[in-house]
Amino acid sequence: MPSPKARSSSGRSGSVPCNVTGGNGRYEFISLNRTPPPHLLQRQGSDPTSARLRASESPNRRRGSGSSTSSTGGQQLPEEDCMKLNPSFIGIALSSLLAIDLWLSKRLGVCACEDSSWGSVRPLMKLIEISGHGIPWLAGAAYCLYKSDSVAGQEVMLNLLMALVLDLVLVGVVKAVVRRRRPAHNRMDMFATFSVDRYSFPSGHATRAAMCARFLLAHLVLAAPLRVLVLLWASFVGFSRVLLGRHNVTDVAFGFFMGYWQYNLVEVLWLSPVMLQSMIGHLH
Ligand SMILES: CC(C)=CCC/C(C)=C/COP(=O)(O)O
Repeated sequence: MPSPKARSSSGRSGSVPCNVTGGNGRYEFISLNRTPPPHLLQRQGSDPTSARLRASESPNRRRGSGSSTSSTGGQQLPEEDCMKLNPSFIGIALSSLLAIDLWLSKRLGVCACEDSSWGSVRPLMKLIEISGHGIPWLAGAAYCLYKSDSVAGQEVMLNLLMALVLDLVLVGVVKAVVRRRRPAHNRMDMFATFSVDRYSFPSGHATRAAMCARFLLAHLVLAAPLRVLVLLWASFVGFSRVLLGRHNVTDVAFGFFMGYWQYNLVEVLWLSPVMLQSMIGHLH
């Protein structure tokens, strides 16, 4: 229970109660902006928790220097101390989100191997995985480009190829920067991977599924039932990544987000036949 005395001493502006035990074993609240009572100061020397806290103090404070100070109740404290609350709040929120993500992803990884609870569905999930892999998409787009005899068809297929390559590059860069490891329950048995594919953030299948779905809906698939099928396919590709244990939920969620925006970039960079002809003209 907080002692009424300590409660009344915590100032209103920016002072946050800190929970510590007093010499009598009872919990007392003290303000971070005020000097703790002598019996608590004495305990700081031996207590391992406070030793850890001291170790994580800012270098300025440890050195006892710091030109910019704020005065609270006659006490000189470095200004940075008053700003530590925000990062720690964000830090706590992020680690909670991460913990939920890991827990949920582990629970949903029901096809991670044959003897998992839904192990019998694994072959179907792997089929969905192949449907969103880069190789069939690149090969399919290149084949259609080769077979297309209309300028409009060639334009669409060439831009699809460009979009697929752009997706591989952007996902590779983000994976290499973030370097988040794949879930521990994942079995790394995917075919044709790049070295960055040992990392899981973001899911390359999810970015490709989101981007290709938007591409197909905008340029190739007009019939309503087929449009629904395209959306279902993209959702299944994303969901199957978590079921297979390849990814955490946040990898797939961010992958969908990134793929959605990648399509906007493709529209901006769209290669028109006129542009292509002038590019070819410059080459000659
Ligand atoms: C070899 C080519 C052309 C593409 C690699 C595609 C691939 C294996 C991506 C990894 O996807 P996830 O990040 O969803 O696991």
